[in-house]
Amino acid sequence: MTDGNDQSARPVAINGRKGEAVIEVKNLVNRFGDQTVHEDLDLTVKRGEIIGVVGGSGTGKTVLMRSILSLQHFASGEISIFGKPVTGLAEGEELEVRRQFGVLFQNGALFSTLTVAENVQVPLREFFHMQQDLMDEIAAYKLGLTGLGPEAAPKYPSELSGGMRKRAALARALALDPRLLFLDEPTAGLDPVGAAAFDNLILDLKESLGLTVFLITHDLDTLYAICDRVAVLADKKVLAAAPIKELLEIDHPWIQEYFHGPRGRAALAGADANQQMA
Ligand SMILES: Nc1ncnc2c1ncn2[C@@H]1O[C@H](COP(=O)(O)OP(=O)(O)OP(=O)(O)O)[C@@H](O)[C@H]1O
Repeated sequence: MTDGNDQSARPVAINGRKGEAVIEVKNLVNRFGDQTVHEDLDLTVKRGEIIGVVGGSGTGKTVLMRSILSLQHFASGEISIFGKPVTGLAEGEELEVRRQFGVLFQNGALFSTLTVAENVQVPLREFFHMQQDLMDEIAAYKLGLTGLGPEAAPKYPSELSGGMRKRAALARALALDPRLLFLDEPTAGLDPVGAAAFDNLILDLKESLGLTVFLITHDLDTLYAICDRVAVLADKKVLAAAPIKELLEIDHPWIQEYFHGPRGRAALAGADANQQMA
């Protein structure tokens, strides 16, 4: 496996040393009946990075994320977050680990019968007993972080645009001040302008809050715009996890087709043009 960056010389980030492993997956095996999705899959996610996770449809990106989040039983292997195994923890320890990550599920997954503010408060209610006015203040602050104003708070998800719903879901993912953010196809369904704005928001939040981000995406523009490294799932494994420019050199049919096909070339040209303008 290619692991293309030595971050040891980089500055120390909030909450620890940049480059230190935050997620470690070793020899992961996932099976559904006689279908093997992952076979001895390894992946390390380093503190302070945005790692993009790509792969063809059905290669197991979401199953990998769900395994890391302990939302899914895996057949064998080891997964640790912040140095703690995700399985076999005592209840208190498990809650402590869970408090440190936020998740934006595919399609946002907001509760349709709750207002936006109530959605953001769901994780707060789960972990704390707080006065309602304090929860309202926190919800307003988190919504503000994602670019939503106070007028969004009392609305129901059905009253928001797709882009606003994503922002509200992101605000909920940030509710507990996580150190680690999981995003499953955050820009899916957004128009290109909305998708680029969402990419910038993720990058800004990562930098201002010192987040580590695990990002599943099919969006090549997102990979070029914000990812420090990209992990490619193919052949039931992480074939490579490296900065995108290094991946371009790898001689594997899926990588070649994905990055060097028409969309891949267009995304690269767009990224180069953005760099020249910057
Ligand atoms: N609960 C389940 N029961 C049976 N099979 C499952 C289950 N969850 C996932 N799978 C199978 O595991 C494989 C990987 O699914 P997964 O959703 O992780 O793919 P993905 O890479 O995220 O795909 P996409 O890019 O299309 O979202 C698929 O073949 C899927 O059908």
